[in-house]
Amino acid sequence: MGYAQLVIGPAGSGKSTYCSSLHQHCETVGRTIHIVNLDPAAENFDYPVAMDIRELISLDDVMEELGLGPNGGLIYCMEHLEENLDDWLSEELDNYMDDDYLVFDCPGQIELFSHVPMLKNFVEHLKRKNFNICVVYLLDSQFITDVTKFISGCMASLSAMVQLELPHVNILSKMDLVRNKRDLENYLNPEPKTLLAELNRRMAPQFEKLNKSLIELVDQYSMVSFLPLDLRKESSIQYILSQIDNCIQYGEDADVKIKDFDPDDD
Ligand SMILES: Nc1nc2c(ncn2[C@@H]2O[C@H](COP(=O)(O)OP(=O)(O)OP(=O)(O)O)[C@@H](O)[C@H]2O)c(=O)[nH]1
Ligand SMILES: [Mg+2]
Repeated sequence: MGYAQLVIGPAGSGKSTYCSSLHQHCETVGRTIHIVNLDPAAENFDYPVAMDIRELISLDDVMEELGLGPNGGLIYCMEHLEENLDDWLSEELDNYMDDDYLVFDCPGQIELFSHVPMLKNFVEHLKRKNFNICVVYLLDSQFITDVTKFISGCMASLSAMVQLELPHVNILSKMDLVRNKRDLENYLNPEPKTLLAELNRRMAPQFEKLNKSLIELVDQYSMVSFLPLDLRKESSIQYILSQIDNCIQYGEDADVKIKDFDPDDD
């Protein structure tokens, strides 16, 4: 059994920075995790790259040879990955053993989890390889300065949840940039009524019915709940990691193993 985090979220929401901070944190506490780069356009890394999609396909080559733009090129790369799940990915995964913990740093194009089936097939492959997977969805804290942005961020997260059908943790990243701490509580665990009132206040009256349906939808999936991530605080990273570990039952097997050796047994 392996463990995996699939780190997704809108462009620039802090996914790669989160991965590198997580790596640092784990090093500090003497725990091993492996970060995998799934972004064919990424160039600089603050973490040791354990596996790299760029070894399979290069975005530059795709754009040049197929005359695609950066986003079309990315979709092409991800489809190529999908076609190579059984060879390239399987071979790479063979380097890891039971109990290994992988963190997948994904590209920021939300198409990848909103309507392209690629990530879904990727996840199915990992499941067949016996991985327990948690989706970690990052939303930039700057989204809470504007309720319309916040709702659209929630909808993107919701669409990933519905598509991927995995344990799912929402994170509000870049907490160091939040000035108005008073607003914060309203967004980490918001009251649907408060969100709706805010949304109605921001938008023209003809949208009231739509706003109500949107908030009801988000509320029914109990989606709007975010964990704050403040990279300046070790305790913040530690807390988030413990929540994710919980979702994928990491560490629980270890407890069982210890119990197996209970001296009272014989
Ligand atoms: N202040 C602050 N800035 C951050 C934080 N995390 C990331 N950033 C900045 O936000 C920008 C984007 O960060 P990345 O980690 O590259 O974001 P990403 O989600 O990996 O971006 P893409 O892979 O391009 O979608 C960079 O300039 C980071 O330095 C944070 O916790 N606080
Ligand atoms: Mg990135």
